[in-house]
Formats: sequence, structure tokens, C-alpha cells
Amino acid sequence: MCWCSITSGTPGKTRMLGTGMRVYMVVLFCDLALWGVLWGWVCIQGSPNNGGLTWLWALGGLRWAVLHMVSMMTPSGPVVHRWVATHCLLWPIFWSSRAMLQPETLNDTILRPAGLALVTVSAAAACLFWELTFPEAQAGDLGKEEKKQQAKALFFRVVRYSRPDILHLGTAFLFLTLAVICETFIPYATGNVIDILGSKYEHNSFLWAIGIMGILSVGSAVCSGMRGGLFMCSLSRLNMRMRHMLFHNLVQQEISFFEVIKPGDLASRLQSDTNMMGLSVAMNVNVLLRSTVKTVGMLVLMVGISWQLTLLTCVEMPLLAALQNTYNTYCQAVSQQLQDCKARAKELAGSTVGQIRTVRSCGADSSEVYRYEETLLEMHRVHSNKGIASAVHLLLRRIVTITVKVGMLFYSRQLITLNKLTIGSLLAFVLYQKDMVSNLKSLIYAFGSMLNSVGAAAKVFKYLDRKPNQKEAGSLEPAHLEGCVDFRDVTFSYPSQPEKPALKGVSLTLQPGKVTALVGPSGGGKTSCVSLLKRLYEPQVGEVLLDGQPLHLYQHSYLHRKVAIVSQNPVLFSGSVKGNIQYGLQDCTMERVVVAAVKANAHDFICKLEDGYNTDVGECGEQLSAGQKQCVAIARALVRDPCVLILDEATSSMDTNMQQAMQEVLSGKVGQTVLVVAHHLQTVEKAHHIIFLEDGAVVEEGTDKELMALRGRYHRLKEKLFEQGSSGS
Ligand SMILES: Nc1ncnc2c1ncn2[C@@H]1O[C@H](COP(=O)(O)OP(=O)(O)OP(=O)(O)O)[C@@H](O)[C@H]1O
Repeated sequence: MCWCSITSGTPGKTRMLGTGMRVYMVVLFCDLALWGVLWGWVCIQGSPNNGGLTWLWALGGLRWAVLHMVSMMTPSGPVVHRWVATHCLLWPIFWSSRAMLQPETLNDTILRPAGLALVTVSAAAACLFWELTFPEAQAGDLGKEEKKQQAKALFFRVVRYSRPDILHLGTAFLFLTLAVICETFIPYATGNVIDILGSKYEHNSFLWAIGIMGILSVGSAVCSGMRGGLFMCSLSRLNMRMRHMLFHNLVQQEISFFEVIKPGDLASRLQSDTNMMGLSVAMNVNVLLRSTVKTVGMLVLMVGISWQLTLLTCVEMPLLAALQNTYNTYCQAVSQQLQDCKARAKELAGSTVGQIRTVRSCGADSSEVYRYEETLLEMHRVHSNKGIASAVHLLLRRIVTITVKVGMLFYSRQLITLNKLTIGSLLAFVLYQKDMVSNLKSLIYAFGSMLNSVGAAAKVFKYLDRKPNQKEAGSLEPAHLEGCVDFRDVTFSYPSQPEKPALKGVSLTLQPGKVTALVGPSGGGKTSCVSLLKRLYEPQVGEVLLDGQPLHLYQHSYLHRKVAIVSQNPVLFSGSVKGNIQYGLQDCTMERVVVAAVKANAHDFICKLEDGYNTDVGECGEQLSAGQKQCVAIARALVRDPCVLILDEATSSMDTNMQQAMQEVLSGKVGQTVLVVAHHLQTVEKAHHIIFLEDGAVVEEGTDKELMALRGRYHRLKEKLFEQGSSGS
């Protein structure tokens, strides 16, 4: 049985609600019978108040034991057990609290039928409120129970990550408690001041009461400020740690991971999810604790002022909670719609502005504006619906509040006439009641938000716990490398297309100090060979060896220093030219940067830039031409002094003269193994060895002369390109 099923309309839940109601009626009936027996016995013994509190507790305990056993015999769950406990023990708890605050009231008649009926209603209302606010997993619903366990585990894991901030958090909790104590007593002190003003005025008592009020107000303000500041500080530290750990783990992942996961997803994990996760500890726990402690404190004080008015107030809460719950559920759905609309509008604006040249040249300006307008209209519609729902919610809330308030004022008038309540106490009570409602609102909100943040934590931990799906790098760092590369019977398919191998049993050798060219038609597998040599992927079959050792045995940054690549579309990062050349190197001097730039034919144009080597190249190097970008990328490779240099169409954006000069510079370095990947076969004619790759397999290999003499695939491709070139010209 679940109380929260009241809000649901599904047949399964309606059935459960029916069962729940039956169990509730059975237990109530048994309780009535039990009362009948006990009442008869008490009447025979004498006055019902004879035994005082001890007697009341014994009675409550006995009822609890009997009703618990009865409920065990019915198809009930933990919700019924909780209600039985509240139902039986609320009465003794109430009288015990009352006895503590106003011992003289113990002489009143304890067992009044009207009071007992009110307690029965209050216990049911309190349970209803609790189950609506903190929905329980349903009996038999293992999936939900598991999720709850997971949520708990995740929450405590987030708490564990907050351990380094234990001092901040501990101090914050201390200030929280002090602030709550001060806040709770402010209305009480205000009521006292009003009473002094309203009755026989005594100046000293008035000053004393005002002083207490002032101290409480200042104390609450100072402690709240300290609490908020310390929680924010812990939150920021936790965020920093989580982001660092997550980013560290993300950059360790294999390349195929980044092909499958969208960059936006990862950015969201790093930004919003880590933030939300932190909120679960620092903010929500803060609000939850503050509101819970304050609610309990206020309830005790309210019961002290008037238990009748407190019970009346209890009627308002479940109603408001049910309203809030329904409204929250609606808001969550609307927020999701709004997020989608915003994301669509952002994506549309971004892609249109980013690709404005294509949009303009296709004449699609007005259709893009129309699409954007449609998204904005949709967003406006969702916003309007949210506004209407908010207005209805507010109206219903006000109606409930006003109705209860009117009832309360009528009853207060009676109590004041009977001298059971003073004007000051009434004022204090009204202040507490107002606070109580806002407190409960923040409790519900904080709890919902905590569940959301636990969801965010699950996403963050998913990436934080992910182990890279590739062999761990070894520790080989030999002082000298020959630069001999061997592909031994390598078969490889990309993780996104496992059934379609990009390389099929490829065996090839790059001789140390020689220039080897990989040529062949598009899709032949040239770039795949390069990616394996850079260890961006691992082959499924066979292995790639550098100086006889598998690549994974080499230390990670050593390998990428010794095997450098210049690709067709090199990526430059926003920052200075110098920073881009020495990218990824720890101690790279300016001299080495200049030497590499000179070799890469980049020095002259860099010197002509506004700030020379310190010029900012802009986002993705947009301040430089494609050819200049390639020169900077070549300098970046050369500054590493690699023993294997990969040029993947590295000179394609340069003019022919520059290409020739660059090829000569690059291939003329003694002792360096060079692998050239090229479509323009003229640029590879001088290579020591040419390998022709087609459909992921080596088809021909030899020197340019040998392959031309063979009159095979290389010969045909060269002729075809020559014909295309001459017809083009
Ligand atoms: N990231 C990837 N995911 C899945 N398949 C890929 C990926 N990259 C390449 N492929 C596929 O692998 C095969 C070989 O591609 P590869 O890029 O190695 O060829 P290439 O010879 O370098 O082509 P090009 O000269 O056009 O650059 C092709 O069928 C291609 O579709």
C-alpha cells in the first residue's frame, strides 16, 4: 500500500489504494474494539487520569503492539506500520510535550473522546503528508526499491567526496543549529513583547524582552550568514575537486569513447551535473537540516502555545503538501519541455550563425528565421502554460490558507475569552504557522532537488568510474630509438563499425631513416594505419611494433614525442603561436621553438605577425591561413625531435613550390623515419618505399620506378590523376 497512490490514476495503483483503505479500516476497527475493552476496564478501576503519563505510555505501547500484529496479518507494508506507530504514540507524545511546557495541564482530562478523534485524524493526516512528500517504494516493486538503494548509495558517495571539507561543513552545521535556535525563538520573543505592551506595562520587562528579541535577531542573522558562506565555500571546493577528477578520467579514455559520446554531453557532465551533485550535499542538506530542525522546534513551541490550534494547523499542511506535490510534478515536466526548446533554439542559432556562409549561399536565410521563430513560439506556449498553472496553484493555496486561518481565528477568539490564550501568544502562533508553511515548502523542494541531484551524481559517477577500454601504457623510455616500425598482420575495425574492417591483415615496415609513402584510393585505410601508429586505437588482431616492442609498452608521452604527426587539417588552439608550437611539452625553450619554426618554413611569416611568436592565433587558429596553420603544425612536430614523423597530407594546403621545398626539408633529415600519406602522387615519387593500400589491404609496394614498371594499381592511379590534372588545367 502506498499513500502516494492517491495522486495516481493508474488501475494498479487504484487497486493498491483500495487495499490500503481496507487495511486502514480493519486496523481502526480493531483499535475501536481495543479502546472499548480498555475504557471499560479503566472505568471499573476509577478515574482515567489516575496513572498519568506512565499509564498513557503503557496504553499507547499496548495498542501499538496489538495493532502492529493485526496489521502484520493483512497485506500491508511499511507505510501502514508507520501509520500504526504514529496513531498509537501521538497521544502520549503530545501529552508528554505538553507536560514539559505546561505541567499544570496534566490535571486536565487526558482521555477526551473529541481529543482522541482529533489525534486519529492528525495521525492519518501526518502520515498522508509524509508519504506524499517522501514517496516510499511500493511493496513488491523491486525496481523502485533498488533505485532507492542506489540513490542512497550515490548520496553517501557524494558525502564521502566531501570529507576533505569536514572542517568547513562541521562549522557550517554548528552555525546552522545556532541560527535555527535563534530563528525559532524570535516569534516567541515577539509575542512576549506584545503581551507586555498589551497588559500592565513594566519598563524593565519591556527592555528585557526587546533586548532578547534583538539578540536573537542579530544572532540569527550572523549565524545564517556564516552558515551560508561556509556551505557555499564547501560547495565550490567540492565542485572543483569533482571536475578535476572527472576531467582527468575523461582525457584518459580511448578515442572511440569520444566518437560515441557527444561533446555536449561531456560538457554538461562537467558543468551542470557536477554542480548539481555538489548542491545535493552543500545546499540541499543545508536546507533539509535547517527546515527539519526548525519545524520540530516550532511544532514543540506551537503545541506549548495551544495544542488545539496546532492540530487545526496540521489540517492545512497535508492539503498544501498535496497541492505542492502536484504542482512540482507538473513543473518538472514543463521544465524538461523548456530545456528542450531552449536547446533547440540554441542549436539553431548556433548552427545558422556558425554556417552563415553556407546558409547565405543556399539562400536559406528566411527559412532559418522561420524555423527559429517556430521554436520561440513553442517556448512561449510552454512558458504561458507554466504561468497559468502557477496562477491556479497560487489561488488554491490561498483558498486553503485563508479557510484554515479563518477557522483558527474563530477558535482563537474562544480561547482568548476563556483566558486560555493571550494576544501575544496568538501573534507568536500566527508567525510560527506562516514560517511552518514556508519551511515545509522548502523541505519538499529540497527533497525533490536532492533526488534530482542524486540523478546527476549517477551520471557523473558513470564517467568517473569508467575504465579506458585499451591496454595501459607501459614504462619503456629508451634513450635511443632507431625508428623501425612494423605492422604485423594487423586487422582492425573501428568500434562504431565492428563488422566492417578498415584494415585486413596488413603487414608493412617503415625502415629507419627512410621515407615511406602510403598511397591508394580514398577509404583504402591510410589514415587508419596512422591512427594505429599514434596508438589512438588498438588493433583487434596483430600488432604494431616500434623497434621490435609493441607500442603499448612505451611510456605514453614518450611515445607521442617520438612519433609525431602533422595532419591535413591541423588543429591549433586559441593562444600564442609559441604556445601552439610547444603544446604538450614541459620544458621547451624559445630557442628550440625558433629552430623548429625555421625548419618548418614558418619563422618568416611568424615574425611578420603583430606580436611575433606571442601573437594570438584566435579560436582554432582562425587568424592564420590554412597553409600557415600547416607550417605551425609542422613546427610543432619538429620541436619534439621525433624519430618517426608522420605527414598525413601535411602539405596539401601549401602552394606547389612550398610543398616541394617542405617535402625536401622533411625527408632530408638524416636518421628520421618519415611516413608520408598523400593523394598527390608527385609528392611521393622521391620516397624510398611506396605502399599501395586498397580496401584495407596492401596491394603493391616498391619504389616509384618499380611500381611504374609493374603497371599495376599504382601505375593506373597515377595515370588517372595525371589525366584528371591535365583535363582540369
Ligand atoms: N572513425 C571512423 N569510424 C568508423 N569507420 C571509419 C572511421 N574512419 C574511417 N572509417 C572507415 O574506415 C575505412 C578506411 O578509412 P581511412 O580513413 O583509413 O581511409 P583513407 O585511405 O585514409 O581515406 P582518405 O584518403 O579519404 O583519407 C573507410 O571505409 C572508412 O569509412
